[in-house]
Amino acid sequence: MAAYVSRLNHIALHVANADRIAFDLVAKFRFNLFAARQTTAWRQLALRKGSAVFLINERLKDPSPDAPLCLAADDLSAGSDSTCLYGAQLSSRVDTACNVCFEVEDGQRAFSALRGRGCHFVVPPTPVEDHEGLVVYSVVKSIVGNVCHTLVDRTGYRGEFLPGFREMHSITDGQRGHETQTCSITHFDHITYACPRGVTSDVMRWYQSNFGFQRFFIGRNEDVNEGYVLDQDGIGLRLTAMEFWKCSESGVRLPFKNNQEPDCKLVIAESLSNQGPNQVDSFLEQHGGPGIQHVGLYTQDIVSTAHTLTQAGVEFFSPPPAYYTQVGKQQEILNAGHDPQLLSRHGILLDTDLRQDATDSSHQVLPSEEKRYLLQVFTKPIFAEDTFFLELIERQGASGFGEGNIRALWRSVQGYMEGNTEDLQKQNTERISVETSQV
Ligand SMILES: O=C(O)C(=O)Cc1ccc(O)cc1
Repeated sequence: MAAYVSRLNHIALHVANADRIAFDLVAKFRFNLFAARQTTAWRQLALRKGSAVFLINERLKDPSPDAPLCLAADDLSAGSDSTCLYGAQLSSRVDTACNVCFEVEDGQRAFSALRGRGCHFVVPPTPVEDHEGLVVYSVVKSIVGNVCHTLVDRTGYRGEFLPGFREMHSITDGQRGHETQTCSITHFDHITYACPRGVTSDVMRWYQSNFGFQRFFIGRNEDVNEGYVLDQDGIGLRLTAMEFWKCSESGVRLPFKNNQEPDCKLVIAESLSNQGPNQVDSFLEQHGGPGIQHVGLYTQDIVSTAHTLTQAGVEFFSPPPAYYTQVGKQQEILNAGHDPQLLSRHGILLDTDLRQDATDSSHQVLPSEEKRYLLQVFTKPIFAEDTFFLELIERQGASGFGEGNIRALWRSVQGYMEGNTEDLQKQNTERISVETSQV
């Protein structure tokens, strides 16, 4: 039986300089530092925006060779000094996003179920407690590169984050009234893996059978086995997606309800060989293997969020200049209630969801005449290497990933990779102002 996860708790990053990444997430992306842990061996910082939480881990010194890999019974209260709490003691030569931590209802049961299915645990069920209560966590290795999943049972914990962390008095989203309007990031929308050729079906099977994830069809013409294939005009990409559901441990499936717990998708991106070098291969090379390529941050207002983040110094990719001037695009943008010039200023892409069976985020079938739009923009990589980046995404009824956007997102990153440094945004804006005056 699968170990059903009840929600996403956090995404962990292992980096060489935690303060630098934390500074960027706070100063540029408007996250709040709300919990921290410091030992002689580890610096761990937890940052939150809405329900999206990043845990940044920095190893300060190598643990002594005889330090235990996981906690011994007498280390329970705060974790031993040499332990990276809620993570594996992995070492990576580059900064990496490498752990997706899920909450489970019964830590011991999840461990037994997964071990029974042959999963490899790098940390067995381990209790940690402080004055707010007790959690039990374990860490299972996925079959995707360095990606692990911490499974945390925090049903016996009252604190804000996890035991062993000192809570910080940060400004909450609620207190930042104005900021919530100008930077309305609410949750993780999706996590995208970059994978080598030929592994997608194994990865899908692993998540479906071990965690009960459900297949999510990205496009209308998507083949069950092939996934969503874009294999022409210089794009060689196979995308396959899954969504995870709020499930009871008994296996009864309960879809997240709108306004309660939004769902999060897992996207597997595999490059296809015949279209030349590309961003997935470049990730694999620079990262040293498969892993988390990007994370989509959901925003209720992508234009104001992109504007706020740009002012704070975040750099976004721009699509090729022709994107905003292609036939029908401006009308499509206007129909969706947006200003083509504003979208082009920030490199924001807009797609209309044409799937006949499109559903909204509460999984209700939408009336066919209702238009569904998807808006997206990618940031430049947030680490020193061209690896991990973030994405802003706003869904106006659309639940998938629009083909037009995927093509444009792909090309915007390709242009950057190929050293295309000309100021595309400026060109776009100039073209658009001419065009809009003619609409
Ligand atoms: O649209 C998204 O956010 C995706 O996740 C699809 C995707 C995946 C990988 C790429 O290099 C480009 C686009």
